[in-house]
Amino acid sequence: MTAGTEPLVRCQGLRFRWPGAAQDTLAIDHFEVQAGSTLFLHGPSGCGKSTLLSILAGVLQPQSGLVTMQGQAWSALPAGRRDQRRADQVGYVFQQFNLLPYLSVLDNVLLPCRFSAVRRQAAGDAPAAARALLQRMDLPPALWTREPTALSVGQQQRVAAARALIGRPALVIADEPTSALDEDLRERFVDVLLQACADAGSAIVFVSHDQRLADRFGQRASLPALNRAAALAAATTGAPA
Ligand SMILES: Nc1ncnc2c1ncn2[C@@H]1O[C@H](COP(=O)(O)OP(=O)(O)OP(=O)(O)O)[C@@H](O)[C@H]1O
Repeated sequence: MTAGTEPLVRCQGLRFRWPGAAQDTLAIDHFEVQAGSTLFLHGPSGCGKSTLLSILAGVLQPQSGLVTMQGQAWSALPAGRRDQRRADQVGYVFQQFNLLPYLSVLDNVLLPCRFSAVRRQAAGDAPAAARALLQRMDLPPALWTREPTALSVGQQQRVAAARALIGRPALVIADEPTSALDEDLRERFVDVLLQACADAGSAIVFVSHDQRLADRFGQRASLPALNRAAALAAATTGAPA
């Protein structure tokens, strides 16, 4: 495979089992995320979506298989370099946002630039980039110096999105970021997020139960359709999959 055709993320022969679990959570033969693409990943609660996201981002290491990011296998890197590479390349929007309560909104958005010289450099003037992202996310300047706990859930979520996007990471991972929002805010948030990813050249893998959002994405994937873990477990035990 030449460098030009290497996907941003590639999983091959992936098997993952949580410690102490009786069976694999994930068994995925092949899965790719192309640079700059938009992927909507869905599946029922507990099917392994968050687990897969953690594997794509190199947070969890599978028991077998290869997971590469820009051609580099996560498993070939020592833990410290994995963490640095993640800080450089991946922006994460969590379901619960994970904003630091003792930092201002602006400083939360700037955090990735503190941990990554790559993100800092890509951001240019980092405070100006943070302000531009907050503005884009419709966060009024009066809120920028507040602590996140003073913001509504929808506002906190937009801060988390700005933090994920600063410094144009190659991959944005959004794990059910809209679950706390009402329908109108969801659609508006997804549109702004997708446009910001497109402008930054970031690929996005977006997990949601809300199938109404799926049409906005270039690709859609059902995790149960990709994941052979249940079928393999059933074949072993003789139970129906
Ligand atoms: N830290 C953990 N330790 C052990 N098992 C875990 C852990 N996190 C998740 N699991 C198990 O892995 C399976 C998949 O969980 P995961 O959170 O990836 O599913 P999900 O599809 O993201 O669910 P949801 O849509 O409810 O967030 C579940 O059976 C869950 O109990």
